[in-house]
Amino acid sequence: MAPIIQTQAVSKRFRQHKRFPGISGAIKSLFTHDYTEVVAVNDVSFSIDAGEAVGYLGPNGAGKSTMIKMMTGILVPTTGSVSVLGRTPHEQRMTNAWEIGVVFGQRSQLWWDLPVIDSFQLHRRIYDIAEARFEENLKHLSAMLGLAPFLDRAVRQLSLGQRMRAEVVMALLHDPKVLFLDEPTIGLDVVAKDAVRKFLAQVNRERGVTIILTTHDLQDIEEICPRLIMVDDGKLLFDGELGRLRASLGAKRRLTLEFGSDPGPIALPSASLTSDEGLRKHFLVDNEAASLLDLLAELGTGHDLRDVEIEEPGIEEVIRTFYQRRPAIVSA
Ligand SMILES: Nc1ncnc2c1ncn2[C@@H]1O[C@H](COP(=O)(O)OP(=O)(O)OP(=O)(O)O)[C@@H](O)[C@H]1O
Repeated sequence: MAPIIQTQAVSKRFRQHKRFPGISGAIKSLFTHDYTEVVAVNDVSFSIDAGEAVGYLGPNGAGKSTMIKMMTGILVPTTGSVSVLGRTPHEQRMTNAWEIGVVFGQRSQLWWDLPVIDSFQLHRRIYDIAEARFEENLKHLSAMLGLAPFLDRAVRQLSLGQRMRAEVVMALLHDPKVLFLDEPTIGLDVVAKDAVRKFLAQVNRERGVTIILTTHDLQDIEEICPRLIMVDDGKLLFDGELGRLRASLGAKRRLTLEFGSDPGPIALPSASLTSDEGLRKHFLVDNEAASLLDLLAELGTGHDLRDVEIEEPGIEEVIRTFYQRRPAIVSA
């Protein structure tokens, strides 16, 4: 299968006008033409197949939005090439727009003073969506995200959570093959985040829409995107599944054993004790391959074991460890 999105050795450099501090500096800035160069994206290559859901992760200023803007045709790469659905996005921006959907968490695409439904109708005309298709999509997508109570309200009167739900629905009304989302859950409360995440995962699964999203909320990734692309300083540092990242970092699982009566000190050859609360003992499992059954076999019989819990390291911990170890990983 040919990839639906391909970037090859893409770099984007911005020239920033040099500013000098203070009032005299502000005046000086007006008359000087000194520039500094920022490398926002640095030699990034990846490809994405139809139907994938990919999380594009990185700290502030890592170059995530710049890459999304190049894939949607808003920005032109300085060097390298971007291909989306077989086209160069910035050269065929209009044609590209027919087949992609875009949601920017920080910028609304809805008409501020109009009722939500009027923005949707305008979208229908701009994208020339057949009436029956539009009605079907509107009914189905609105029901999935519970838009009915505020479809007739002006966008400026909506809460952030309601507006974001409307933004996401609008981006899908023309049946795009690819949906780009730049921080779609930013500022939302837990209930709204949950609704948007479930919706995106369902749209990816049931409609086969390819999803590329940037976020700082790692739960978005956990619930929507099996694949991660991680960047920093514009460079690609990791591309693969969370499980692979977890394994490559040697991230350990946590094992908790709960006893009916204190068994005294316990040693498990493939796990190290991290805390002993008498009835509850916590271990870190050293061996990635050790199964729960192996661990319990090591424990042996004769203990009043009541409960066993084994926990994979959370995504927050995995990503934090990755960035903390970043110099070692990059030079490896
Ligand atoms: N239009 C622009 N002109 C000059 N510099 C820019 C421009 N857009 C982005 N940059 C710079 O490029 C770098 C990458 O910015 P970008 O917005 O892509 O980062 P990001 O990973 O999306 O960050 P955040 O998580 O904070 O949104 C930053 O140093 C930023 O200051």
